[in-house]
Amino acid sequence: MKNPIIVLIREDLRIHDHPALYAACQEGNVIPLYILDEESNIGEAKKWWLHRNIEAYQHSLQSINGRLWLDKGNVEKVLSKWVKNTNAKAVYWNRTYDPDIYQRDRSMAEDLSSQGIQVKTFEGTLLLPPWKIKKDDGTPYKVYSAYYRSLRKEEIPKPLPALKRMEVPHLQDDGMALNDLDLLPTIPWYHIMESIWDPGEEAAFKRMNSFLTKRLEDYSEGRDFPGKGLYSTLSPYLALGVISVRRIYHTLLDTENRPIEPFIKQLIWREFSYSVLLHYPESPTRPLNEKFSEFHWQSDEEGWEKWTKGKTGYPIVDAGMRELWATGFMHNRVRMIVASFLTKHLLIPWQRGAEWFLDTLIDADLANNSMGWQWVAGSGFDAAPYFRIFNPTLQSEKFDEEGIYIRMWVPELSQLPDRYIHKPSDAPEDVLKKAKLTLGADYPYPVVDHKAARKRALAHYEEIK
Ligand SMILES: Cc1cc2nc3c(=O)[nH]c(=O)nc-3n(C[C@H](O)[C@H](O)[C@H](O)COP(=O)(O)OP(=O)(O)OC[C@H]3O[C@@H](n4cnc5c(N)ncnc54)[C@H](O)[C@@H]3O)c2cc1C
Repeated sequence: MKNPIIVLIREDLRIHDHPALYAACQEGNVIPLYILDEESNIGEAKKWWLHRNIEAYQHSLQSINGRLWLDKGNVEKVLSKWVKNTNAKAVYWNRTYDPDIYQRDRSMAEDLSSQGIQVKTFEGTLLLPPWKIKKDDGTPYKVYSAYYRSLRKEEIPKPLPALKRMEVPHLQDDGMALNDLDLLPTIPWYHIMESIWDPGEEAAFKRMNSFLTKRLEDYSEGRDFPGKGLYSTLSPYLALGVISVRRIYHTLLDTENRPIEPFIKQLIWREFSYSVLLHYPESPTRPLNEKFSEFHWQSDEEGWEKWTKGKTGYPIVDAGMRELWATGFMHNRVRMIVASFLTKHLLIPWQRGAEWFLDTLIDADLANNSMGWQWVAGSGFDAAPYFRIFNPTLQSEKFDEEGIYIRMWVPELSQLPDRYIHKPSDAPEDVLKKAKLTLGADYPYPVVDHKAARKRALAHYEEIK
């Protein structure tokens, strides 16, 4: 047996446009190896999604004569065991940019190289490596629009074709079985997610194509309206690299006379998030704007409980939190509304909300999530100013005028007329009775009064201004 090349598979569960796998397959025998890092804390929802996508990936690889070996533990130690046992001559991987993993990978690369094992790393996560787009003075961008303009001028490498066939060695060690990774919870709470999200590359391509053929034209106007379903829902696939962002980008560029720019702008927000994460690795936990370190957050346990359970008494917030719990996903505008509610109406630190999201989103992505939370909380680069406090009722009236989204996720309000669906506590008794709704029993009163909460938030902001 010729010495094989190990390809470390991580958040790149695909056979198309997989630079590390593609390069290794040009050179001979390949061992695609997924090591579940026992030190990483993947959220519970994403674990379910990971399980399903590893399963789908195993089938994809089998269909091209390949296979996926699985293992778990401390990645450096487990990899070193596989290198030794298989006499591997090289290890290739696509880079990922979670700061801890990125640092670990760098030292792992040095270590392997010092033992004579060739290491090659590739860009498989982003359009361009996150250090590529910098200001003329060499410093990273802090303003999105300038970053966008600069990236848009760059030539983005074309995606690689899907692998057609690969050669894998016969190994004595079969690795672990997927179930031994223990990614699925013992209580199967994920049945709604199962019914919504199909794993695997074929499903990802289907979603992309359906979005491009049916919704791209209306995306710019409609993306902010959660009841219209005009967004792509590609983030769960991007989060595990089931589809590559270069594939999406070039498919857009190849479509003629279509309004592609609004969607490209969103893909570039993702690039910007990764650039911020790489250059400011503390950003998942520390405010980028230092003055927010002094902010007096509260520990409102009752508010927290109501927020996480979707029982705040603000229907749009509750709809979002229930959508998240049931589906592992939440519409972008609603993410902004619930995040604003937590940080400004309840004064609960954004880091706690960010952690909740990472645990419950199947598209949990450290870069996008940290950027999203810091943006809403006002402490990020190019963020919404803190004093601009969303009024959840007005947001709801504007973006879910007929209450389509609210009725879907807060069914106890479904009989209310549109006029009161955004704020049931304003409805007169006879309207409530007709809608078969008893406030305080079927649906909670608002956990805070908007005006009072706004005043309190601004007073806290005054202290650090
Ligand atoms: C508080 C908060 C937390 C968030 N946490 C995450 C997260 O953990 N994971 C995640 O992928 N996104 C996160 N986002 C960004 C955004 O909400 C999602 O990417 C988007 O809702 C995914 O749905 P979609 O694929 O239908 O998006 P589309 O509107 O179809 O956009 C296409 C793609 O562009 C990228 N994109 C869109 N909006 C943003 C954005 N604001 N920032 C960065 N990239 C974007 C995503 O990759 C998305 O899949 C967060 C936003 C906020 C406000």
